[in-house]
Order: sequence, then structure tokens, then C-alpha cells
Amino acid sequence: MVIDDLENAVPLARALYNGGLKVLEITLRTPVALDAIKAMVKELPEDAVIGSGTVVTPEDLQASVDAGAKFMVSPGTTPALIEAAKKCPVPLLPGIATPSEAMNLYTQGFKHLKFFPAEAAGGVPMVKSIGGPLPQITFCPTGGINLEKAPTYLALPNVACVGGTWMAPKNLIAEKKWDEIETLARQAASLER
Ligand SMILES: O=C(O)C(=O)C[C@H](O)[C@H](O)COP(=O)(O)O
Repeated sequence: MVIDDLENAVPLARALYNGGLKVLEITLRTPVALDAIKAMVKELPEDAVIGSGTVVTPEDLQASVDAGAKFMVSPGTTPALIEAAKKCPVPLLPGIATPSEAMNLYTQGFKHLKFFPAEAAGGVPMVKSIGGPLPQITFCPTGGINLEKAPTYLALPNVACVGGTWMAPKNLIAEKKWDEIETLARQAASLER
């Protein structure tokens, strides 16, 4: 989720949760993102898993932990971020786009990685090809995925889940169309793995 307006944070999270999506990532791309995470942690039911995204620096990691994030996601990786993540009590899902990056993280103990930007970086054929030599690594592809494309990723043995913003489009958030977002979330949550 990209939250521009703090007052939308909890209603949006509730719509997604009520639609069946219980793992919610708030990207640290807007000034209200950390406050949005705090508000969701406070207001959503206990089984909602609230995390942060667009985690770029060690400071982003710490700020996410302080806000109550249960997981963190990064678009890519840097040595500083990975070193900080190893010491952090909250897990990081680090982003990669090539086999070398995947191998580098795997040898440092990261077995579950984000494949980003999924569609632009080769999509399903790329994830499938990485799974040939590196079947022990599982991926959460994100970036350019939608309801139609998601099942083609979810069908791969090395894909654990997918992420995306298609169920929370900016225009529906701005218009506070929570029922429509809940319907989109329900469609996404009904996809089979
Ligand atoms: O910044 C991060 O840490 C992210 O997790 C990136 C998001 O997953 C993608 O930006 C979603 O991409 P769209 O579904 O195409 O909007």
C-alpha cells in the first residue's frame, strides 16, 4: 500500500483485511507511512500482519521496528541493509532481480527473497529459470503483477506468494471506495496457490 493521507490508513487496511488479505505491506514512500503502520497495528485485529516496504536503509529498518512492523520488505539490497537485518528481531524480505544477488543472499542465510520488479525483470520465465539451479530459494514476486498474472507466478514451485497494489488502486483510495477495494481484495485472496 502507498498511503498518502493518514485518515485513509485504517479504513483501507480494514477493507483489505475484510476481503481476506491479512498480510499488509505499507511502503515507506510517503511522510505518513510510519504513522499509518502504527495506526493499523493498533486498530486491526491481532491476526493482521502489518509490515513495511520500500525499506532502503538501516534507519528504515529501525523506524519500521519502532512503528510495530512484523516484517519488512526492500526493493533491493545493500551490504549495510543486510548487516542491519541480520541483527534485527523483525524479518526482512530482501529484494533481488538476478541469480547472483539471490546466491549472495542465500549464502548469508536468506532463503526467502522478493523478486522485484517482477514483470520488468523477466516475469514468470525468469523466476522459473532461477528455480532450475537454485530450487531451494523461494520468492515473493512483486512489481507489475495483477489478478490475471498472479496465478501464473503462484503455479511455480519456487513462489510462496505474490505482492502487489492492484487491489488498492490510488483512485479508489482517494475516493474512499472501501467496498470496491474489499471486493478486489476478496478476488485476490481467493486465488489458489
Ligand atoms: O518498495 C517495496 O519494497 C515494494 O515492495 C515494491 C512493491 O511491491 C511494488 O512497487 C508493487 O508494485 P505494483 O504492484 O506494480 O504497484
